[in-house]
Amino acid sequence: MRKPLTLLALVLALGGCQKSAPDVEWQSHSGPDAQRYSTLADIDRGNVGRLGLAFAHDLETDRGQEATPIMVGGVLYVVSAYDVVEALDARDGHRLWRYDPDVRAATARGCCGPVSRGVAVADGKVYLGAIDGRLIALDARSGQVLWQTQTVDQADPLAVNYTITGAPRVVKDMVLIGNGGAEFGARGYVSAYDRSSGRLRWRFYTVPPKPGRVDHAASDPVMARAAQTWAGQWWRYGGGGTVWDAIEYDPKSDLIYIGTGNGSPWNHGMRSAGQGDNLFLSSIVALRADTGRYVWHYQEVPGDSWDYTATQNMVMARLTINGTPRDVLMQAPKNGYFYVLDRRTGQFLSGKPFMPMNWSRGIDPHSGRPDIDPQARYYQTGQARFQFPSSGGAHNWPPMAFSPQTGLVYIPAQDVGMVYAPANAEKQVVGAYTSGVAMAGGGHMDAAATRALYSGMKGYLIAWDPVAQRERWRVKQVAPFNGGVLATGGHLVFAGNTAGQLQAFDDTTGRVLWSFPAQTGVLAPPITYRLQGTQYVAVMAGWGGGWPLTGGVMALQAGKTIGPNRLLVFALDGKAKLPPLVAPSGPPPRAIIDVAPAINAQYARGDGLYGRFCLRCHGAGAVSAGAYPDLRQSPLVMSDAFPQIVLNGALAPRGMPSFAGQLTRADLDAIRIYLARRSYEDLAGAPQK
Ligand SMILES: O=C(O)c1cc(C(=O)O)c2c(n1)C(=O)C(=O)c1cc(C(=O)O)[nH]c1-2
Ligand SMILES: [Ca+2]
Repeated sequence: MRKPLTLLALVLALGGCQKSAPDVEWQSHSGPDAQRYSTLADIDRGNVGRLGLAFAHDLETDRGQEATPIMVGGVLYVVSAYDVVEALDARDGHRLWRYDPDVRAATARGCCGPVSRGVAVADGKVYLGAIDGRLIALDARSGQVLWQTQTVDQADPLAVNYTITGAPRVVKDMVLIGNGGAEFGARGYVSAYDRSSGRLRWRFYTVPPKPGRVDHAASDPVMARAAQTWAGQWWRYGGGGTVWDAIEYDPKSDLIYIGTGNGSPWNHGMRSAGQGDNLFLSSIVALRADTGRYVWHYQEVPGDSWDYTATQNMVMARLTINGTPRDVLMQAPKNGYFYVLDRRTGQFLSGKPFMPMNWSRGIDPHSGRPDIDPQARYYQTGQARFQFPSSGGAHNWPPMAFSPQTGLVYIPAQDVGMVYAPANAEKQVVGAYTSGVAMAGGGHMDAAATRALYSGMKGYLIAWDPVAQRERWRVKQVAPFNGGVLATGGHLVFAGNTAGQLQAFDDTTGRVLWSFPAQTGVLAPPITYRLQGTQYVAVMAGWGGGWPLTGGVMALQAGKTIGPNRLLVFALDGKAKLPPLVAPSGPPPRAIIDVAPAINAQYARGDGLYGRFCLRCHGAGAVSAGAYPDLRQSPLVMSDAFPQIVLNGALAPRGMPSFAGQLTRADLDAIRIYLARRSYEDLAGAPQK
């Protein structure tokens, strides 16, 4: 018996030499059970210190990266700002093809920059949601367009307000996509398209139609029930409930879960006469996969008025709660509660604050309904209120991850408040930010107050025990708004931060085991894969999106956050180097105006207009985070070119839209006065360093 055994051992050993460990792909946006967890453990706590850059791929834009790369068949599929898709060899970053949907002129739309959270890949096709509302199927080998379809009804008077920033999801033989736009005026929905033909299969609206109207391809009987929770003339504003990020599928129950967004406008008084829960805003809704029919819902924020979206990523797991194993769905949305639901029935199991809050005083354990502090209802009190969390959320889109090994959820959380001041009479202007809330720092707050507010903001990576509903550890970050998370079988948690690092943490203690200077803030979630025996970790690096764009002051506080946008890929003993970061040189920021312009009614008007039309790219208080020009120093503001740019679209090909029809010449003059004053106070008035 000895001889054959030895032979067998030899054969096995030889085989081991030739064959490396099997390839492991990253096939879908959030991975199995949407956990953003990989069993790969070649990189672990013991050797992560040897992790080095394997290769980097320069992206064409510096407008912010939010995408989860997909790795299938040895090819990385990435999408960068302006929805440019690239297919790269996953071993060395060598480019196979590039597809540009040419959306630069359309990117005025949207609250948060021309970002994309990813593509989906299946059956030799790459699916892309473009910011202008198109869903596009590409040939995965060549990048050629196979089909495309406009997901936004162009006859809708609000059509221009809709965007797509989220990643499409492949479910069965369909591809699903939602959209964004509830800061402008939009009615949320999710649509399922036939993967081979691009034909619409079903559509589920999250908000009932104007009474009397019948929706094309969508007549779910539940809409009649939803309509009873609305009042006023919500359809004029769209109502909100946009499905701009989380969509997950559970093969076990054959249900699709969508997370729905805030009310549009935020102000419940304007939107729904201050009455009703407004189903299905700020909710998790379960739909039957094949039909899109309503199955259950759980509303996190009845009558939302604070941009408290429930679109943040959802994670599925089997947890033992009070001795009973349960299939749960977990979410840590903007509103600051960590939720655990039974994912078959939607039953509320538990909800506890993971960050400080003062909008709600708890959740009724039986109904799952939050007790909302009456002081939070600014549209009723007429008072400005400093509230936690802010509209940026205690957790925003950078995804959390769950490790089945530790049973912990890792959340990029933030402790940030904001002032909600009612603007009850705000008019709906198509293409303009319409929230019914005065935008703090737009101005409505002077630069010093804005700075004070930002300096109190804190960001963390927290490890949360979803069964005990309590925090296990936290790591303090330099500033809020940090990167999405990946957990691995190597007992590691990977996440980027605003201060420009990608880091690896011990999943049990939170100890930082490895850190890489990415030369830019990292918000996108990392992925990992194994190819030809090597485990890689990949991340899209590039600061952008809603928070950084508006929070220019905070960007400066966090340090060097804006830098070259790249795909960064790491492996053990990787030896590649990034070129040294060239510090921006040249003269210090200069004021466009060095004499004090008067503060008068024009200033206040310009302040308000700036808040609705300019702030979302050029920054709160006109302090730019760097990706877009700082208007306090742009000589163009005072030149004759200004109306050409703002009203005639002279810079549209570079991403600066035309505001013709929304702003008048007189409006431009008011905006100039606002900018001149900001320029004088912040730059000319400040002592030069
Ligand atoms: O209500 C909406 O339709 C909507 C859409 C989006 C989006 O599509 O990016 C964001 C938000 N809301 C939002 O509230 C928010 O905080 C946000 C941050 C970001 C981002 O990319 O950084 N997008 C969005
Ligand atoms: Ca929103």
